[in-house]
Amino acid sequence: MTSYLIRNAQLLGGPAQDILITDGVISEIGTGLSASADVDIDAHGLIALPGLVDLHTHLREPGREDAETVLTGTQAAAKGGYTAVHAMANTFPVADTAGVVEQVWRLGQASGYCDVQPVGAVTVGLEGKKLAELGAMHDSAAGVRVFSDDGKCVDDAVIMRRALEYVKAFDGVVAQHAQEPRLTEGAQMNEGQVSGELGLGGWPAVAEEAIIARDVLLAAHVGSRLHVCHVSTAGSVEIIRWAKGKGWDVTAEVTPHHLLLTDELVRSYDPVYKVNPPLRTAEDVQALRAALADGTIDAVATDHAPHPAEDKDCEWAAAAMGMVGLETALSVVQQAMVDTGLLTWEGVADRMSHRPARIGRLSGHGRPVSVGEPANLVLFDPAYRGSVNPDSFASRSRNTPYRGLDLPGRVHATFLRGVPTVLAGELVELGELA
Ligand SMILES: NC(=O)N[C@@H](CC(=O)O)C(=O)O
Repeated sequence: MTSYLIRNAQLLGGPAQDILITDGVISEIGTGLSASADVDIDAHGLIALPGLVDLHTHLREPGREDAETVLTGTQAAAKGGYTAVHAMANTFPVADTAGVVEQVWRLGQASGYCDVQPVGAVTVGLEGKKLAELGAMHDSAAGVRVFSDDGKCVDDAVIMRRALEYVKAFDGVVAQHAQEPRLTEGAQMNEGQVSGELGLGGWPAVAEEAIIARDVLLAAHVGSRLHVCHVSTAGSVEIIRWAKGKGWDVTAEVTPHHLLLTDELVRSYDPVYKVNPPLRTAEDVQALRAALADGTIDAVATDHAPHPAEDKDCEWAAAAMGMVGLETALSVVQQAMVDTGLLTWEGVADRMSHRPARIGRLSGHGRPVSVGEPANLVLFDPAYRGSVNPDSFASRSRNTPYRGLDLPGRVHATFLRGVPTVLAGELVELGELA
């Protein structure tokens, strides 16, 4: 294997040091290392972070390869600094059997850009009626530990209770898309002042909060692990804070877009801002930032939701919900959390690598950048300034709300078990390294 000597990288909580990677492992860290390597990388001014872990990625394969494939999605992940992503189950067919999760897992292995950990559906066909084969998916080669009907809420309390009970047997977790369906029929955006003015159907905060309140009580009742997907309201934060205060095993994620954008953007009627859960108010954004900073919200998860142009370039009501996020996540977090003084880079490593890996029980990821660990790491340039150009994305889809916007920072390099997937900001053709 090619060896790499990364010179003068800024390590978390310490001075700039050299990092030697041999045989896929961090073999030495120190100042002015005398070791020689096949390739030297000048990392002056770059921060060395552990490879990022995403708990919530839509890779769209099988079934919607026009939007994304496992290959293009993992390339986008690598460009964003990720070394592992959890692939959501709302594919066609749905990932509700051992066969489908194994297929996605194998496609991930073949890509080589980023580890793919499939998420299994909670219910057959995401229909909320009958539990899927949770045990078979866990026992498969994919080793599924996170289960979610994301895109849809497991709204039946008995099914949710059974799922929580079932996954306890193998330390799994149910990741809930908290959306009370009856309260959100016909919803087009956040319910509030702006939806009233625009005359668009509202998605009230209580539709999220009511499900989270029910689910934390259910999880406590059966003594199981609950994870709350894409928390978007100040009220949800309060409920999660209360549940954690009780000592219950509840974790939560927030998306980069909910940390930065508000429903005021919907005034443009540009469907690039249409997403589920919807963009909320500035007060919600402040509460989400504070909750991520104090650890009430455990993780940043992208909810990378690629859609082809024909599903987004249409009138608001007809457009699909979702935005791509893998390639801009770290920059958005720098802007919303680091440049505002709310989170240190150590905090970013915790919320974007350590904690998501722990929630997903992923081994080999979310480890510190230290000697003896697998070389899963990202070199990030926080001083870089440039505008977002979706034409340079590795993702097959371009539905980003940041087009043309100046965002800070850039991923300079990503390593997956010692293999560079990104160098000098560009995707590496993995075949070339062989
Ligand atoms: N987050 C989104 O807006 N979209 C998701 C599914 C969903 O959560 O609705 C998608 O798969 O496109």
